[in-house]
Amino acid sequence: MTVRVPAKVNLQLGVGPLREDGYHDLVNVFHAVSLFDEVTAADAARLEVSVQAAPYSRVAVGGVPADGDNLAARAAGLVAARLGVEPRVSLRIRKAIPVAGGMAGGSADAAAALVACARLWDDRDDPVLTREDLMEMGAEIGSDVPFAVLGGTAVGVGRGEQLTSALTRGTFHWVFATADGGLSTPAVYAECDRLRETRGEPAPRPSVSEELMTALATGDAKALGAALTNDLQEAALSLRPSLERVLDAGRDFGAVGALVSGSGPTCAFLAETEEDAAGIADGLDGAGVAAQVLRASGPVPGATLV
Ligand SMILES: C[C@@](CO)(OP(=O)(O)O)[C@H](O)COP(=O)(O)OP(=O)(O)OC[C@H]1O[C@@H](n2ccc(N)nc2=O)[C@H](O)[C@@H]1O
Ligand SMILES: Nc1ncnc2c1ncn2[C@@H]1O[C@H](COP(=O)(O)OP(=O)(O)O)[C@@H](O)[C@H]1O
Repeated sequence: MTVRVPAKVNLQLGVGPLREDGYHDLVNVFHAVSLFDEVTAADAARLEVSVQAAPYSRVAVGGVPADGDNLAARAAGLVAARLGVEPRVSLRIRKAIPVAGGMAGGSADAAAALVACARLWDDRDDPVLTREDLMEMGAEIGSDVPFAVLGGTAVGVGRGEQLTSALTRGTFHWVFATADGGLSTPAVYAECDRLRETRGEPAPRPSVSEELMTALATGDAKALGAALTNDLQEAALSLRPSLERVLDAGRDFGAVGALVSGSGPTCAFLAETEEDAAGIADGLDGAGVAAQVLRASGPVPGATLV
């Protein structure tokens, strides 16, 4: 069973107060883009995990665990436990999504493993597990996993796991600038809290941006670019000041929107047209400000059997 699963960019990441459980209340508008990992699940004597870069991709997979700590392995364990079978499966992961880049690659692999293992072990004619069940199980693995199952564009509240699909029109064209070395998600949230505390600023109660929702529904790239926001951006820039130059370069090359993707360090640029995206990608490549420059479009579906 091979499942293809997309990366995400956050169109709005509104970070509210720190909760008692260590998570922040969010308004998290997720958007799935056409940069895909693939996970193949096959029967095996025991749980085995292998991780490699996808063909033609230059993702550095060095930091990704190839054992039970891999989020895909945890997903397989959850599905097995729910169906009352042993997790005897080999999981072959081919990555094109930057690692620790703020594009939810690990969550994507977990989502793919949920879908692949359910297909491997669940009754074909009378399945026990629905897609909703898989999304609920995904939330046990990480806040971003349910969205990687769902795909498209969706508003996430709570810690980002309670999802409602959003209405969109047409296709948006993106350019991503990756960085050498990732940023740790908990470290970026902690820096966001620290910066707010230093300023004596109470955490806001974020709400969904109306401008953003209208731009999505009308397919207006320029309006969408102007409405992009990320409350973690200041924290990511504080931990990695060099990202400011990357964002400036993308704007100079004509991006209608530029922001850090989630907790970073990948920077995301929205182009008005596909041709503009090509120009921004060439410009960023030439400027030498990114480890890698990738192009993608969105929205695309969530974890899908191929
Ligand atoms: C920031 C976001 C934006 O979509 O993703 P990335 O950009 O890292 O991919 C997410 O909120 C990351 O989600 P995910 O990577 O699934 O995080 P989890 O495993 O659930 O949590 C890891 C840690 O991030 C922090 N965390 C996560 C979600 C949340 N609503 N509040 C938090 O404070 C907590 O410190 C938590 O222990
Ligand atoms: N299948 C996986 N792919 C990538 N990272 C994984 C995976 N499983 C576990 N991890 C761990 O999760 C960390 C964060 O990875 P990732 O999801 O790529 O980043 P982000 O949370 O910034 O989107 C990695 O540094 C790695 O240690």
